[in-house]
Amino acid sequence: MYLFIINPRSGGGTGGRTWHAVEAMLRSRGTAYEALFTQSADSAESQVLHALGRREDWHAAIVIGGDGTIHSVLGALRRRGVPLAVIPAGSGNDTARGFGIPLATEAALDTALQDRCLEADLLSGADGLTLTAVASGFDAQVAVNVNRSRYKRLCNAIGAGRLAYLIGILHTLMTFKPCRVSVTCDGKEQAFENAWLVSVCNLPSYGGGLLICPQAKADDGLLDVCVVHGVSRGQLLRLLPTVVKGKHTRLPFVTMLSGRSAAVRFAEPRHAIGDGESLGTVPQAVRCEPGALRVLSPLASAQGAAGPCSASG
Ligand SMILES: Nc1ncnc2c1ncn2[C@@H]1O[C@H](COP(=O)(O)OP(=O)(O)OP(=O)(O)O)[C@@H](O)[C@H]1O
Repeated sequence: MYLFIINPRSGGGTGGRTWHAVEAMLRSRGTAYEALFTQSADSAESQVLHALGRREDWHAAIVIGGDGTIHSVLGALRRRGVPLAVIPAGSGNDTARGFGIPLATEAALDTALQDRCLEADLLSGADGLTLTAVASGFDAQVAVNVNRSRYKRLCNAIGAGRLAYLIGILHTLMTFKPCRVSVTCDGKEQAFENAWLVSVCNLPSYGGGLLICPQAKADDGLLDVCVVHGVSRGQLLRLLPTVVKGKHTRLPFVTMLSGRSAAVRFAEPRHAIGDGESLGTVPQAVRCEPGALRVLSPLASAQGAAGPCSASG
């Protein structure tokens, strides 16, 4: 049995449209499923726990939504030990990218219904679990600005979700002020002046495919940290195109770290986000929890890194 978790509002209404298409495919394939429409990020966990508690024979919970919707159900899936599958229907869809899940609906459904799981790490902090990245500073402010914006709705309406993030970057570049930050990775503290952002990553990208930690691997038991510091607005603007291909990591004002835990403390209040959802302005301390969530992913069969979901859980 499959549980579909649907956020109809994700991707500016893409979630609802995607579900209609998926429902027709499930009927024609004769697949057994239940559908759960979640109302909000706050109520999703209890809705999903309740739905999963009603039976034992779940193959997977298949989220139709974006990274924020996935974020809202991580705790419930982990608690019940049910694998996550994703049919991308958000603006950024960086979870799907990170697991090699196709963005096309039918191909993503094929992946969801195959029995190949990757044992993925999760980032765990005081605010709960995160799958893609906990980002503090400039890029969190970009996400906060984009989520509050009218241009996100407009871009989603014309099927150009990534464009919203590019507009948000330019908008935030005008107003954001860098400051000192202390980053403690595996107990070793380093301070950076004029820091713009610190991203603690489990997957390589966020913001709709920006490869902020290109070397991050979901199943390596490690988190990757990217610190951008001591750079002017103009230099930062020139850095941005390099992030699309993950080439920024060699620049002198970019420091990359890797370890099992990271604590980030800015000298002034700075926004943080986990999977694109606001975590407020408090300092972030996260640790990597190796293999905490099984994810249905084409990477599992490609790399031979994991086995059937049913055998590993
Ligand atoms: N489980 C949920 N059910 C309903 N609404 C949710 C849920 N989780 C989060 N939300 C709200 O819906 C918004 C949109 O969802 P989501 O983040 O999945 O899509 P998106 O922002 O379009 O895409 P992405 O996060 O991939 O850029 C979230 O920002 C949040 O406010």
